[in-house]
Amino acid sequence: MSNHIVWHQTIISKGDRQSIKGHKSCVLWFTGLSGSGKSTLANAVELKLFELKKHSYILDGDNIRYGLNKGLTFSKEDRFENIRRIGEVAKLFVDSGQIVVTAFISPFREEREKVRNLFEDGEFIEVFVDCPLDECEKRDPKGLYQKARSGEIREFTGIDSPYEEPLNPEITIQTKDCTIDRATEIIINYLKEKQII
Ligand SMILES: Nc1ncnc2c1ncn2[C@@H]1O[C@H](COP(=O)(O)OS(=O)(=O)O)[C@@H](OP(=O)(O)O)[C@H]1O
Ligand SMILES: Nc1ncnc2c1ncn2[C@@H]1O[C@H](COP(=O)(O)OP(=O)(O)O)[C@@H](O)[C@H]1O
Repeated sequence: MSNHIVWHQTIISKGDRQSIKGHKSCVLWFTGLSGSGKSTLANAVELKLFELKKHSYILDGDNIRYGLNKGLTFSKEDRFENIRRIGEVAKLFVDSGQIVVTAFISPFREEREKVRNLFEDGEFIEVFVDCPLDECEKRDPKGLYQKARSGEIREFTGIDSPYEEPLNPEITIQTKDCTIDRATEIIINYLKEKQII
């Protein structure tokens, strides 16, 4: 790390940016197994926020790995780096005054905590998309579990790579029992209760 880098304070602050948008900014950090419903719920929540005229943006695992994080594998080290970069990007979005919705497996507790620590109190909202492995495997929306079971994909989360459940998430949604509409309502209500929107 160079010693010759000095943080430049911008004239316009996060609070200024939030005030012209008419709401606060935060990150809704969805975490859960592949197929648990992260992308589905992230999109449903963003659609609702859009209808309410709130400024939001989705960062989704598959999409980010096409560009910014192209080349990162699913080894533990690369997953750490993946989440570290996303955390920094999410922080920029929050600084820009937006509600950022992220959909990454983010399987390691410690890495999620490091991301949480980048934010001010209340800005990082961990949403545990809780779904039993057998149900995710039954859904298998991309056919990846089948490939993992046959050995075509290695280090697949839940099969031969760990998933550490959140211990104290702000919100838990059990997608085996909770409809997409109800889950969206729970998350939007949380943002209202916390006076973010
Ligand atoms: N080995 C392995 N393990 C888990 N997932 C895999 C793997 N290989 C490819 N995929 C696809 O990549 C998506 C997960 O990427 P993430 O960036 O969210 O993963 S992580 O947070 O770095 O663990 C994940 O997307 P979701 O199904 O939306 O979770 C998969 O489509
Ligand atoms: N209550 C629910 N919430 C979210 N997804 C659900 C629910 N019930 C069934 N599903 C289905 O489960 C699958 C979840 O896939 P996806 O959203 O891509 O998960 P992830 O992003 O976690 O991999 C989708 O096909 C979705 O329609």
